[in-house]
Amino acid sequence: MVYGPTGSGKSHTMFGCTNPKQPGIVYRALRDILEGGGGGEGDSAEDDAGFDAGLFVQVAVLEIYNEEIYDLLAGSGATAKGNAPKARLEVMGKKAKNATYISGNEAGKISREVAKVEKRRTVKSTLCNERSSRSHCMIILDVPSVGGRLMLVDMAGSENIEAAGQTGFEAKMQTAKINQGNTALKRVVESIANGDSHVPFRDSKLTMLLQDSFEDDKSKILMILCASPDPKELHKTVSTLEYGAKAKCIIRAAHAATPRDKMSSEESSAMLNSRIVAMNQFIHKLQKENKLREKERNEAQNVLKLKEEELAQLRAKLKLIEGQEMEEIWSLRSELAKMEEAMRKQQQELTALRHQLHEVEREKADGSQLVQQDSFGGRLLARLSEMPAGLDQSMAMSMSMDLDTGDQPAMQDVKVIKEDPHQQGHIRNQTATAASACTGSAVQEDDVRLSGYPEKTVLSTVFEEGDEDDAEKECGLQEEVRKEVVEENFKMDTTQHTLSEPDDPATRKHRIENIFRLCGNYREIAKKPKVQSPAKEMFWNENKSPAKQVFGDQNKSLANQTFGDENKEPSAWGAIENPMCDVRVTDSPVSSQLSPIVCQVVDAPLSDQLNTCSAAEESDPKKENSLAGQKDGGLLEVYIKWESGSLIKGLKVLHNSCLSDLRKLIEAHFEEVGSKQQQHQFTFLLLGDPSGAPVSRDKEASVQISRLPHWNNQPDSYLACLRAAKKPAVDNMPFSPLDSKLNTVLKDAHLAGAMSPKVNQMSSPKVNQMSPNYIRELRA
Ligand SMILES: Nc1ncnc2c1ncn2[C@@H]1O[C@H](COP(=O)(O)OP(=O)(O)OP(=O)(O)O)[C@@H](O)[C@H]1O
Repeated sequence: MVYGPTGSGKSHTMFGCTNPKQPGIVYRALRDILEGGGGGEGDSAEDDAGFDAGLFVQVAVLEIYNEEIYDLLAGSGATAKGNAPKARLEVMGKKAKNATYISGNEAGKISREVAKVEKRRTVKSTLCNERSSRSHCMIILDVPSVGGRLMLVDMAGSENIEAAGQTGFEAKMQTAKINQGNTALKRVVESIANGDSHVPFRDSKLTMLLQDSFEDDKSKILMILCASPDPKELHKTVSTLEYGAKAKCIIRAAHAATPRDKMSSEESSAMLNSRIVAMNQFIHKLQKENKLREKERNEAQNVLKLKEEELAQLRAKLKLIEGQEMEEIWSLRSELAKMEEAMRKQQQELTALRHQLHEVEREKADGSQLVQQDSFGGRLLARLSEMPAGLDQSMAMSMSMDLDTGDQPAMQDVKVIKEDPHQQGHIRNQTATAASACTGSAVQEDDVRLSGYPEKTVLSTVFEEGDEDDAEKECGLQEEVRKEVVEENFKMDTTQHTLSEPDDPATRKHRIENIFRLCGNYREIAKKPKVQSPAKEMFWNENKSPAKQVFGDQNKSLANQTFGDENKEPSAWGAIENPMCDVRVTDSPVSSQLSPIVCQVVDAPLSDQLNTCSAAEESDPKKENSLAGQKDGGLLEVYIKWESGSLIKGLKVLHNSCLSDLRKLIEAHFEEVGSKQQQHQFTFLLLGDPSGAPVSRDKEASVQISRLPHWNNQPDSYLACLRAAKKPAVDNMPFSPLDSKLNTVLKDAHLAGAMSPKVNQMSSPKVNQMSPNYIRELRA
């Protein structure tokens, strides 16, 4: 407590001046308590050191004015009005009842609040002091955490009423009350110092509130005496020092009861209440912090929620992408399954094609075997007899002749057709066109003529194999053909006696035309009177007549020509045009699919031989006679033919003749024939067929005629086969390589048919497969 006369600087010492660098004892005490000392100037230190140390203070500001206690904090809040009345408090025991506290651990904040309420003290300008305090001010600082209390008291200055210039009842009463408090404090001090039994604490409100401080031996009382330096105030200074000296004489009891021991239940309750308030404020602070953290948590939750939504969107996108990928995968799988299905079908088709190819190869192999068995050619010929009917029904006779009659009578397969000039002309045109398309030759229709009717007519037929599906139909056709042949046999038998006799040219021509119609080919017979032998005798007895041998080779070579074989010879058709060939068979209407049928009539000596052979076949005694008649004074008969099968001429040479001699005769023959054959340069084949080795020109003189193969196993008859030296360009190949292969089969078949007497064995069902449809499939 600060004691002194008025204007001596008590308030200045307690609260300082307006300069923040000179704080009073109150603010310094707050800072020292809450900030741990330091004692620095100013109140700028607002750190939380006190709070961190767990200290906080509760501050109450009371004013004792006119012996009344007023609460300066009451009504001083933010909501309080500026001129709110001060709350007057009652004294209960040694404490002001229901005093307001401000608590906190921030010294600056509390100091500002205290400074604000300090302005609410009642002051008055006096003559001694411009701002003279008219009340006592008590600042109570409670520190609950340590159970300590600091009471700072700024006492109003005792003053002389006259010196202070106080006038009026109220002023005099204020001065009286101030002096009463000071006097009561002075008496309490003197009483305590004197050791009086009675201390007049209750003489004033100030001593009532300071009773604990005087009575508690653990408490300390510090009295600050303020004096004015003015010499005029010396007596006041002396009086103040005397008062201080009196107070200094106060001696406390050795073991006075401690304030805590003497604390009544009321005081304990007040202490606890203050602590509860402090704890509540602390809890409030924590709640605020919790709210702040809860707010931060809510914000974090909102952010988390946004993140979760983004995550959900990303997952949805991921699912969508996965779904699209699955759809794409399924689509790809579906396409893959389709492709596999297509591949499987293609493999099946490939397997079927391979099977068909295998069948074709197997049939080809079978055909080769049949050829080896000398039966395939016969079946091919039988098939040939059926093909034209299925290909061109407009023809009056749509069948070809079966050359493989074997042991059947010669006239059995010949069908005579009634003359139909119109139809014949039609056939002629068709066959001429077909022949031109097939062979590509420039043979004119006028060239197809019968230059002379030979004694033997050679007919060769080539056909292709057909489908098995047409077997029944073709069998039916065979039945029909066979029936027609029987009818024809009957007709021919009725006139057979005339065949043995020379017929007139018209009759021979008529018969030959019938034969050619049977072959399903167009044949135009030149109007030559030399028709000496019936067609029947020319075409049948293949096994025994030389014409059959000629046909065998001829068919082979013609097949080569027709199907574009490289070995075909330019002279094949040229030989037909040879004047010595009596009959020229251009082609069949189905020549585009079948090999042409060539009938060639050799000149007289050969025809005679053929006739003789045919007759000998029918009767062995006749054969012997005819063979005997063939021999002419040691001469050898040499039959000249092209490698292609075209028979050229039959010649007679000496026994010791060689091939060079024969060449001269042949060349002479060519010269005789005309300019067209001048170009024929040839080479002898030693074996008489294409398989034979060619004989070089310089060795022809050393090769005897006798080294040539026999003609039809007759001792004095030989066969000279010629190979053309010059070959034309292959520009008329009508078919594909497959057809060429087929052609090879057919060629082999004809070879077999020509070289074996068993060629007329036509019983094999394979022959019926050579239908046009089967040929088209092979082409495809
Ligand atoms: N130490 C000091 N330094 C500077 N000025 C001072 C000092 N002490 C007092 N004063 C000045 O003196 C005048 C009176 O001081 P103060 O009000 O503190 O006196 P007081 O003792 O409180 O008076 P009263 O009892 O009438 O209230 C003030 O204007 C104050 O600024």
